[in-house]
Amino acid sequence: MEVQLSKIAQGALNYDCPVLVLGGPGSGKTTLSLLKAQAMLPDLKPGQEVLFLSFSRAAVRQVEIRCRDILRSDERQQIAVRTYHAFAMEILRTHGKLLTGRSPRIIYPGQENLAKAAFEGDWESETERLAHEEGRYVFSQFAAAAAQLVAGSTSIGSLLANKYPVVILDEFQDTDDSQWNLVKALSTRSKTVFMADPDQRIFDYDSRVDPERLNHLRAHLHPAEFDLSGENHRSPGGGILRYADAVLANRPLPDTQDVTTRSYWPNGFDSTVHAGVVWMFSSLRKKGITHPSVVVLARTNSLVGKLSSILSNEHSFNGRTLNPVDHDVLWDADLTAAAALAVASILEWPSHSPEVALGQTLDCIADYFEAKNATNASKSARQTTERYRIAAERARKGESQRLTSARALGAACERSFIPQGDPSSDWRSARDLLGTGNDLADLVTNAKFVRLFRATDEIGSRLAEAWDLDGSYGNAITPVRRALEAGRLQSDQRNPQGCVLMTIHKAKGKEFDGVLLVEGQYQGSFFRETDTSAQRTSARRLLRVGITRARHQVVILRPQQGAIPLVD
Ligand SMILES: Nc1ncnc2c1ncn2[C@@H]1O[C@H](COP(=O)(O)OP(=O)(O)OP(=O)(O)O)[C@@H](O)[C@H]1O
Repeated sequence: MEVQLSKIAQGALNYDCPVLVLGGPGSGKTTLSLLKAQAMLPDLKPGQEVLFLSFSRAAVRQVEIRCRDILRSDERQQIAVRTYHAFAMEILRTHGKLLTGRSPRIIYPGQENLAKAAFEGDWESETERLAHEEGRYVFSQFAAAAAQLVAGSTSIGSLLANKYPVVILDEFQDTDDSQWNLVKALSTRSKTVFMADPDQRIFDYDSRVDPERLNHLRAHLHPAEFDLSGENHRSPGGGILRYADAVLANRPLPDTQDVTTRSYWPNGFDSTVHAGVVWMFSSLRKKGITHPSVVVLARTNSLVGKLSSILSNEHSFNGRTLNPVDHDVLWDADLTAAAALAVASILEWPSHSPEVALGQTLDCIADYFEAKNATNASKSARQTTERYRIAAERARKGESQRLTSARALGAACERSFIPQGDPSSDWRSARDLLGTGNDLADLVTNAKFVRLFRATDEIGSRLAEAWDLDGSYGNAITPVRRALEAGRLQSDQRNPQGCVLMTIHKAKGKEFDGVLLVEGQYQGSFFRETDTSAQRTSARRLLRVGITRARHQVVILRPQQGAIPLVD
């Protein structure tokens, strides 16, 4: 890759640490951080590594891909790219006994969900108690415990600094309170490089992610600051970034051919989306890109699910037939797994009494909302979890139900669900039953993504085996869980190409030749009439992240009626 550094970027490269590099989308922060790591490698002693910390496995994967572009393979061996969770867990596993006198035990998310469901009271305080008194740690306690170890023990701090004399912190604006404590503890002995764009702070629903984080850093470490704001290497034409910045700042939109907005009438949604994707590919090919990558982005998972079914079917647009578009979906594997287990629980109905059968299914639905809350914390997901837990209890006691879906499922369970022995049609019937109450549409959509685990054959054959043995699906949940766990590993390793669909949040840090940003008529709205000014600002930040994923072309699809203008 041909990299030309600006004066400011070169300044950041030459400066000793601590360094804070600021810059907008595509300004070259990640690239510069890897070049800086490369420049510092010759100073490392044998066995030492540069530690690169990021937030999610997806982000780590993205950085690893970038490492391959920039660094030689021997250089890559000396860079440890980790998530905060994995790094903190490593510290906890190795030294955690010092905190409580007992060997630390990890409570994995599935176990945490069960424990949380059975617990009455404030779960966050309970997780702190579990850590301090019993040496049992849920994922969200890892960073705090690791920070305590590094800050509290000179030996641990020195050993870590000796192993990792340089630490690079990516997307620093998204660091939560305990991660910041861990970083502070590491920064006393290791050199630190911080990369940030305050306007890409899109995880602000987490109250521990403080908007003042960069000021905390400034006050604590006084890093030398380098601002790459004027640079844009991703889409050097400039139109895409100018447009995105205008949306962010609520300024008049610039006139640029790189970004087009199209509107659709309600009954034209499917064909307009489909035509938009086809047009995008052909426009990119005309620009000379032989194998373009196109991402279709929406605000919600359920709209992403809908877009996936649209692209899987044939449509007609202006008299032209549009063939299905081969695509990948980057989806939430945890949510799909939880939704699939709810479907599997229905296949088990004939093997249990109605009370047990319904209770188990309602618990699976509660688990699904728990998983939803874990990936994207919200008050409504938490409340819905609680409601389904209560409904499950009521079912087991044979009491009447208050939730629409619970009532509909109860009635279906009373009528008894009779599987026919064909796993795929029984699976669909069970899934349809979950849709009868109308308020589980999101769960049903996620259950449809099971095909993306590449595990449908495996599930089918395991269920068929169970049926052949005794004419029922018996304990269907267990084989389905096993098949999904195997499939999930594969899904994490996939590297999406061609046409990919995902939520805007998931697209952070990635880039594609073309971006199609879709607003639904009734779901996945960019803005809401009821938005507070903080919500509107946060929606603008999110749209800017989405738009700036493109190298060459952006198409924004919005409803003809009712869409709130992108700028006032
Ligand atoms: N100095 C440079 N010269 C040429 N190309 C560059 C340079 N810096 C970055 N690029 C290219 O520009 C694109 C964006 O760079 P990079 O991902 O480092 O930016 P970023 O600031 O981390 O972006 P974002 O915040 O949107 O994730 C990449 O394709 C990268 O290869």
